[in-house]
Amino acid sequence: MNPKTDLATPFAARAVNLANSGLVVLDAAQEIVLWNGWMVPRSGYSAARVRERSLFEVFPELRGSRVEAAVLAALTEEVATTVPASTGRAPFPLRAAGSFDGERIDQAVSVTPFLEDGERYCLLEIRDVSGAVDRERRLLDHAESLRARSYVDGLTGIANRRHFDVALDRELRRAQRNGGALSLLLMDIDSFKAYNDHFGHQEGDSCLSAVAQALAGMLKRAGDVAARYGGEEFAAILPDTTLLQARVHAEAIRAHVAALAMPHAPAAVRPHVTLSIGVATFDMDRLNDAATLIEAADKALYAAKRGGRDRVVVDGDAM
Ligand SMILES: Nc1nc2c(ncn2[C@@H]2O[C@H](COP(=O)(O)OP(=O)(O)OP(=O)(O)O)[C@@H](O)[C@H]2O)c(=O)[nH]1
Repeated sequence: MNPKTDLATPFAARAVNLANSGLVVLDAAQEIVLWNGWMVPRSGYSAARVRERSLFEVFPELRGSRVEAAVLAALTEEVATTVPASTGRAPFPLRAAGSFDGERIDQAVSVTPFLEDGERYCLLEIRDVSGAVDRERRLLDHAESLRARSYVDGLTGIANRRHFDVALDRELRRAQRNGGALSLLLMDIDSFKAYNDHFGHQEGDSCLSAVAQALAGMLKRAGDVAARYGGEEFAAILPDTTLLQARVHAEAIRAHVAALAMPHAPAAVRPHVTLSIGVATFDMDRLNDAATLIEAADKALYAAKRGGRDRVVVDGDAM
């Protein structure tokens, strides 16, 4: 048998041409001695057109690629290699059968050396893995969107409690490292039970969204985080903000929400929707972890409620 001219039998040739993957055999000079039927409609080259031409002359773009490295390893050192489908460009310019301007199909390429009559050859098998790569991309996209959604509050669209916990932990560690100022605001809509009772739960939800948007709009620095902390309770993490600055900012947020003049229930302290706000600041000796910082802000918030609502109380004032 002369492998450079034909397959041993028409039966074997038929099977090779029916294979559902690309089969290409190169001789020691990297010339194509076999090019099966699968390759023809996907490359646009018939077997006659490529036979006895160098693979790298037919596809110059393979020069310097992982496929070229695999072919050299096979023909010089008899090393077999599989080049998996990577996220980069597919190595061979192959497209779905019959479409010459469509997208390249994703490919996994195996290169296997073998000896025949004392001469070296290598077999390239090219599999279309577009389906698997597509599925993997879709799964990754889906996982990414789930991950993003799991940090967002479904009702208001701002950060949720989980996001808050992660962000506070990160900022606390940063403040501990740099000795930086870090302030925490806990905010609660006043008499919100009365709001729900008067306007209904759905209007209550709209009110929560409006307050969340107003709060988010007041936090302009890149590191600031506005979060929905609980039912009608919100939190703001303000890195690099001293207690004094945080008090000023909390007062601005309180005034901004009051100025929205959203009508409140008759039973509320004001005719419009208001916030009570508690403020605490990281302190290396006393408020140096999440639990104690939150507790201090919560105590200040409680003092704001007791003091008549629609006000800001700062940790320390509350003592
Ligand atoms: N519409 C709506 N209401 C909620 C949600 N989460 C919590 N609430 C309501 O918020 C109200 C909170 O009421 P309370 O904790 O008694 O406090 P309050 O009426 O706001 O009074 P103060 O906080 O003391 O000013 C409850 O009636 C909850 O049902 C929500 O997601 N949507």
